[in-house]
Amino acid sequence: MSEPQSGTSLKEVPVKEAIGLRLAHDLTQIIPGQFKGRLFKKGHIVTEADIPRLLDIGKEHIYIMQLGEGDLHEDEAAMRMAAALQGQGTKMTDPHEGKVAIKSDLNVPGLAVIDASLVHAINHLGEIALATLRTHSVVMPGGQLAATRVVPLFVPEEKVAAVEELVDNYRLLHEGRSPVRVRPLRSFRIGLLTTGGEVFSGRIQDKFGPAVRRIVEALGSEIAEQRFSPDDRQIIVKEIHYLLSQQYDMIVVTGGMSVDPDDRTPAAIKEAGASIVSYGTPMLPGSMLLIGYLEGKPIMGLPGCVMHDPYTSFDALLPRILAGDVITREDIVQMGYGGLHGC
Ligand SMILES: Nc1nc2c(c(=O)[nH]1)N[C@H]1C(S)=C(S)[C@@H](COP(=O)(O)OP(=O)(O)OC[C@H]3O[C@@H](n4cnc5c(N)ncnc54)[C@H](O)[C@@H]3O)O[C@H]1N2
Ligand code: MOO
Repeated sequence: MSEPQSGTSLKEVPVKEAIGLRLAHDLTQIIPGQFKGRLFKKGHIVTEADIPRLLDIGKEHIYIMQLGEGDLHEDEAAMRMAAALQGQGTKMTDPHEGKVAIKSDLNVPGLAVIDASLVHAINHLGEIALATLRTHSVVMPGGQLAATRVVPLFVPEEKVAAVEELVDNYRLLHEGRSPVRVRPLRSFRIGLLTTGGEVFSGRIQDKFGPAVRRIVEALGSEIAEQRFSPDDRQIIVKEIHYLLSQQYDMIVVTGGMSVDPDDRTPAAIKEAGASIVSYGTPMLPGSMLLIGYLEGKPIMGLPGCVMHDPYTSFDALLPRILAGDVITREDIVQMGYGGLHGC
């Protein structure tokens, strides 16, 4: 069988007659719950012992491929696309089953910054799979943020050239930056103020401090100091000013963020002098979160759900702040769409 336009020829050979022949691509085995991966590598020379294993994975024939001029093998196409997309903080892997991964090259956690419209434009070309994380996802060191693959076993070289052109044009308009990159998270020393009369008096044990510490430390930052206050606006203001005087990179206040008369935190943050970007975030859980800036430092009011739920508006915003973004009202507005995570 051959492909007349491209000049690439693919010959099907029954596996039983394939001893001594070279495999044209990686071959995959999947055993649900146990294994998924490459059983044979591209270029492997088939031996007699391989025959039952090939039959076990449903291969009664293999391809012998003669690549025509102007065509690219799936591995080479995936590599060229990944190479074109290399950007700040990324590295690429070798091809595996026709796929090349783009991973974080940083030794600290990072923020994935991915241009959705360019990803859509590339996937519009057809026969191409560029899969990425959502922009602003956290990527741990060595973690994957994108992967490239073409769908057929070989594609015309122009297909990959079209991807390269889209990326080149993007770079021209964006100071050379790739549409797929990772920005490092800085390590912040954070001042934490826990409000709540029931905690201050010792009536119940603080559960907020450990929860915030876990989230912050997972991103490579630390709680430098934790203070406690009753539900008293003046005391909360005083404590915020104390934390500000300690030159911490950010201030976080917990509790007292909702609608009860004892919920003093939003008013106290305002009275402390912060300019409020938003009190309220259209995301659930975390709708009562406040974000503002006090003398240029981010200050956040965290509602009770941060202590309880696995993913809240705090988890969504903190990585951006650590990456150096200044959060705007527009950023907050955009959190509502896709922002329902339970509650
Ligand atoms: N009628 C309404 N009810 C609620 C609303 C609302 O808009 N209308 N908002 C809900 C949302 S969203 C959240 S989140 C919660 C909690 O909001 P707060 O941040 O005001 O939380 P508190 O009232 O201070 O406390 C709630 C709960 O959590 C316990 N807590 C608080 N801090 C600590 C701590 N450091 N350690 C351990 N436990 C703590 C506190 O004792 C209460 O049990 O409100 C919803 N309801
Ligand atoms: O702030 Mo609550 O913050 O949505 O459960």
